[in-house]
Amino acid sequence: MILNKTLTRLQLQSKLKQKNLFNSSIKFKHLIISKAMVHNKVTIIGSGPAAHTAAIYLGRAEIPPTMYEGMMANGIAPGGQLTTTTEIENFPGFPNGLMGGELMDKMKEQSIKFGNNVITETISKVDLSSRPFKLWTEFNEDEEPITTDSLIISTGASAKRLHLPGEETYWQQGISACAVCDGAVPIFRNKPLAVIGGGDSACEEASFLTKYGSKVYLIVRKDYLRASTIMQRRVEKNDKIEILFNTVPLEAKGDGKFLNALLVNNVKENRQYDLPINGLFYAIGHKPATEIVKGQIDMDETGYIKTVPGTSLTSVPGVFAAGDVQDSRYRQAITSAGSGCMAALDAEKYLSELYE
Ligand SMILES: Cc1cc2nc3c(=O)[nH]c(=O)nc-3n(C[C@H](O)[C@H](O)[C@H](O)COP(=O)(O)OP(=O)(O)OC[C@H]3O[C@@H](n4cnc5c(N)ncnc54)[C@H](O)[C@@H]3O)c2cc1C
Repeated sequence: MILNKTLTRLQLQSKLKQKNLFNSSIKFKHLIISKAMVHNKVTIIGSGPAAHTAAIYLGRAEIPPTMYEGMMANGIAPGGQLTTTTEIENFPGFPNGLMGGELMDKMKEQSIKFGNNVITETISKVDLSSRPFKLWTEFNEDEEPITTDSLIISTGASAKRLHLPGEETYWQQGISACAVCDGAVPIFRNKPLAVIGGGDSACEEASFLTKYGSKVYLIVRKDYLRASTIMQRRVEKNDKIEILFNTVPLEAKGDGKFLNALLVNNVKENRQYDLPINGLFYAIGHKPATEIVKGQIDMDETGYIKTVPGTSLTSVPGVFAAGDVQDSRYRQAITSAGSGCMAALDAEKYLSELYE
């Protein structure tokens, strides 16, 4: 809200006073007011486990960041992907599990406790070509930029979906995009399951799901698998996996509450039929949220930000990446949180050298 318009220094000060921001020394510490600009030492883009963990570490190191948590950025609410799911059973510290949204509320509460300045806006434009880095929020692209000495990008990724008829009804009621996250839940135990995709991830997820399901169908559009030879052999050897080549999904069906079948079409025989399944897992790839830094930072061929192995350092000194936006492999809340910690420590070191 502070940044909705280009403000004079006095207007900005008065707005900050109205919002009681001047009363909090911890928040004021990282706001340096120049003519009409807001400057941060550290800015975090994103609001998932990576972002809030980074903010907790930075706050405790007395460099409380400003976090742009997004306003339904990429269709995901503040709090990130975990807000789109139900129970989380694999985040340490919660032996009885908890809802994804609740976990993110707790992380946010904890980061705010240490001075995280959370702004519910989406960053739509970034300029990393000169220092300080420049950022603009959505709908304010023609206004004065926010400037920052360092930047943590933790904008996450989203699983690609097929948007089949019935998908909305049975999303998280039988349909998932994460076998590791959801495979073990009771509704899938000893039930027929299906994985859609023909690459390494699909083969890996199908193999993983055989621990829980009575049978796993691997639904492949083409008449071959794209996966590496070793992964192909693994699924071919597994008695619980049946590969359905030349098959495309058409509709998710169920009793209104849970998924119980998938209408598929064998495109070679032009034959449609209901495949009785209780779980459907998409393994057709993820899209990292990296549009805003495209062309300004090194990325791999699928758009994930490249980091120096074992660190959060990107190709631009002072810019750090954490969470799913730089991790096409593990994609878990705990690994995202871990890399958020790394980004905070890396940013802290960078800033201490900058201000030496
Ligand atoms: C349905 C589902 C179930 C899952 N279940 C589990 C589970 O049980 N256990 C587990 O460990 N993991 C689970 N995961 C994976 C886990 O959610 C992710 O690994 C984790 O959330 C990634 O965290 P992140 O910090 O990288 O960011 P994300 O959670 O991806 O959040 C990124 C946030 O940044 C915001 N953002 C993006 N662009 C911008 C921008 N330009 N400006 C401002 N904000 C922006 C987005 O709106 C989003 O809110 C699940 C994922 C899904 C989809």
